[in-house]
Amino acid sequence: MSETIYALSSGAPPAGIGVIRISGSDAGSALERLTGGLPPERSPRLRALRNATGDTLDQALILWFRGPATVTGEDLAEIHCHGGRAVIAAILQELGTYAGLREAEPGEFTRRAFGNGKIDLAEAEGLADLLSAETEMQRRGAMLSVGGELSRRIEGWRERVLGFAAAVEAVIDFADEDDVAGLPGDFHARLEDLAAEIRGIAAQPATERLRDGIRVVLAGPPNAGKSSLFNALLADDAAIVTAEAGTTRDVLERPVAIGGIPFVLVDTAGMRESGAGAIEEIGIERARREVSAGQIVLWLGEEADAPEGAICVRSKSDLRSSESGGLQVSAVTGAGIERLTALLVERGRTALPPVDRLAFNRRQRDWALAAAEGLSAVRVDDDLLLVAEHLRTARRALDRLVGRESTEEMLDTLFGRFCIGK
Ligand SMILES: Nc1nc2c(ncn2[C@@H]2O[C@H](COP(=O)(O)OP(=O)(O)OP(=O)(O)O)[C@@H](O)[C@H]2O)c(=O)[nH]1
Ligand SMILES: [K+]
Ligand SMILES: [Mg+2]
Repeated sequence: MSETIYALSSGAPPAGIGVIRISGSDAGSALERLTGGLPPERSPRLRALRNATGDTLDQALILWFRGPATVTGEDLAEIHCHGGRAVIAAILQELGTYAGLREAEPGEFTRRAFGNGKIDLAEAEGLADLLSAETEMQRRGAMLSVGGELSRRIEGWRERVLGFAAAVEAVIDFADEDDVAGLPGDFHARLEDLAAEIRGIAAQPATERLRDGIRVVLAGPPNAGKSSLFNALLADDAAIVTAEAGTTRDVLERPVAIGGIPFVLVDTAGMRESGAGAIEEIGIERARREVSAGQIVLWLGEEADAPEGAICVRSKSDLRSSESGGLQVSAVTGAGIERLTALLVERGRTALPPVDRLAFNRRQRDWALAAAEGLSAVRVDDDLLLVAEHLRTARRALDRLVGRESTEEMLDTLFGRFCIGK
């Protein structure tokens, strides 16, 4: 029997209300002790919360859900109290004195929901993305996993693979009887259909792109106006700008939504071959790394020096007399900034998984491709035992995809992304 856990599940106090959750076999007795009695199930009640010495801590709305039909799969209590710091601290402190109760770790409620089969891994991963979603697009993308659409699709694939395996087993079992038909004529075509469907989704950009934002790296020689453009795109004075070459040394990054697309703008040290001090040299090395890691590079230098695939931007257009081609922008007058952001949005959209269509994260994609590979490994003239083995490989990969088989380490990483109280 696992311990009963509790935590503040709403945001940081002070706030209008605070929601404290308690999950586990002692949740009911804890609620009873704190409020003087259990309310009817699933029915809110206003009650006084009291500590051991009978002092009233708060008046709160309480809710009681008996497991296993709860989000965590365990007995679950919710206390909707006033959201003041001292109120919440007093209630949490009181709960801490109850035997068998302890404060929850980050993501522990969700981890229990997963452990009790309330959600699968794809849904938990989607939930993590949903909680960190800052743009509408991120929210919609995460909802496809949270709502179980991805899981249902994968479950459908798994059933098809089990169907294929059953057909193979039937032929193997009756192989020595005379009149048993072999595998259906379209057996291999159906395997390939499924493999193609899986590969189609795996071919989309990974959902991490949507979650983390598209990295737009501003690079070029010193004093090119990178930090000024960075600030202009952010509409904030985040980066230091001076007339001195070599002002920016370290990498500076800021998330920003432009046209609903999540970007991370990255300002870097100006690149020069000589004259840079030791600190600047390190900055230049970091700038190089950012340029190769970025999805979009804005190059504010000579076109001939531009990294491959970079967008060449002619900065300080207000100082240039002639129309010297390229994308002209001025951080000072704002000229050309709109054109640049439109271009970023256009490029950004193609680098993201399409909205409202299923997509995998990198972990899911690896297992999906492993499943597709298992299916494609089947040859028409293969021994049936070998076919069965390939199908088992495919099925196991799909199991991993939804977390039917998962390692503790992987779960620690995933649930560590959640906050305490989730
Ligand atoms: N007139 C004008 N001046 C600009 C513009 N953009 C930047 N500057 C000036 O150019 C100088 C260098 O700008 P920064 O933004 O610091 O350039 P940087 O590329 O970040 O420089 P480093 O970090 O040193 O590599 C500053 O004096 C800015 O005020 C612009 O669009 N128009
Ligand atoms: K500068
Ligand atoms: Mg700079």
